[in-house]
Amino acid sequence: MSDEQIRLGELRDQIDSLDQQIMDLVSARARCAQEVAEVKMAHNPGQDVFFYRPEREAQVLRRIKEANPGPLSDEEMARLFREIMSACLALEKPMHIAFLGPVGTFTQAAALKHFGHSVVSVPLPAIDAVFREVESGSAHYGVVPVENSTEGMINHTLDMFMSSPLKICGEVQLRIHHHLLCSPENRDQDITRIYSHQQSFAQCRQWLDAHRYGIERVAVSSNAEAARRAAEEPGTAAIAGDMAGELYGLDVVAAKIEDRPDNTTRFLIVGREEVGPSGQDKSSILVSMRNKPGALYQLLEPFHRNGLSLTRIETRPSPSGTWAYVFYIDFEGHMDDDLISKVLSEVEAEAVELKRLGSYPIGVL
Ligand SMILES: O=C(O)C(=O)C[C@]1(C(=O)O)C=C[C@@H](O)C=C1
Repeated sequence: MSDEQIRLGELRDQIDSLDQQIMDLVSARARCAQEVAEVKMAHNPGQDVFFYRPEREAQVLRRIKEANPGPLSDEEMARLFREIMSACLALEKPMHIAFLGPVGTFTQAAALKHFGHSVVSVPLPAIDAVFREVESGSAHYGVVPVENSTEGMINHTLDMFMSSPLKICGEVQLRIHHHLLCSPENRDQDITRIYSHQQSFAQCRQWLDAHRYGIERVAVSSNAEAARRAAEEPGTAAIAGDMAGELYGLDVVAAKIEDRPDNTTRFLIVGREEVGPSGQDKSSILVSMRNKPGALYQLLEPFHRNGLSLTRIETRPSPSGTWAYVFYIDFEGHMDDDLISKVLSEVEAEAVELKRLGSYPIGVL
């Protein structure tokens, strides 16, 4: 045996023994999670038991990132524990997660990033269908896109909160990489048409103008649908992400063609219950003010006076009348906090309506 073979043999024995220890520990953890489920059921007889605890998951993942000794990166270590927790939760209760489909969209990638791969992910054709599925109890949670760093807010999602009773239970951000993809059979052909979602065309506009100027761009309902068409139609290509490309067996002609390297989409997790404080939280509200001078100042002043940090404010037309507006506001902190509750009461006193959409952990992954 060569020196290399001897040394590799020793190291692989070590790895085998460590794998056994990891497996024993993961199994012990899974048994703990099973007991947690029994406690939750015993203390909530005859009620809807909420097995998924977003605030606890955020605390676990944050602690893992802080305690990580390396050499794996904090993100990599958190991803591994994300999957362990996902498997533990599935033992407690298999979670059904509705997402804006079809299969292969970035929203599915976001759902799996947030919940791990042990959930059942259910594709739905539209944002309102995702809300309905969760409202009716057919899915435990839903995942919908809410904003993109290049293209701005996804208004349809914001508007859903005006009428839906659902709460925001979490957020997850996903770096969006778009590729120009085509089927292996199409590779040597002239491409005369490119399919994509209109948002993705917008995120790759400069690249397309510089590299594929004059080629017909056809907007379809999703990137996954674009990939499906490119797989079937000769002479076509798609702009889509890795998941859709892999699903339809497409080759990458040009990778990462988004105009901004930090192109990121933020997604919301919606559910039927409120989430407790995790220690690093965000809250969202919808407010409509009377249409009078100084209304916006009156709305924002209590936040400023009490040192609360707003992370987003968006204006949407109100469904209740022409030229009336609703403000969608995100701020740091949890609504259970006394100071936040005082600020919201002050705003509420001046508002036509204030709707609390929920407090939830700031995205960890
Ligand atoms: O702590 C709990 O409530 C658990 O159910 C355990 C656990 C975990 O595996 O750590 C699993 C699922 C929950 O979403 C949060 C955490």
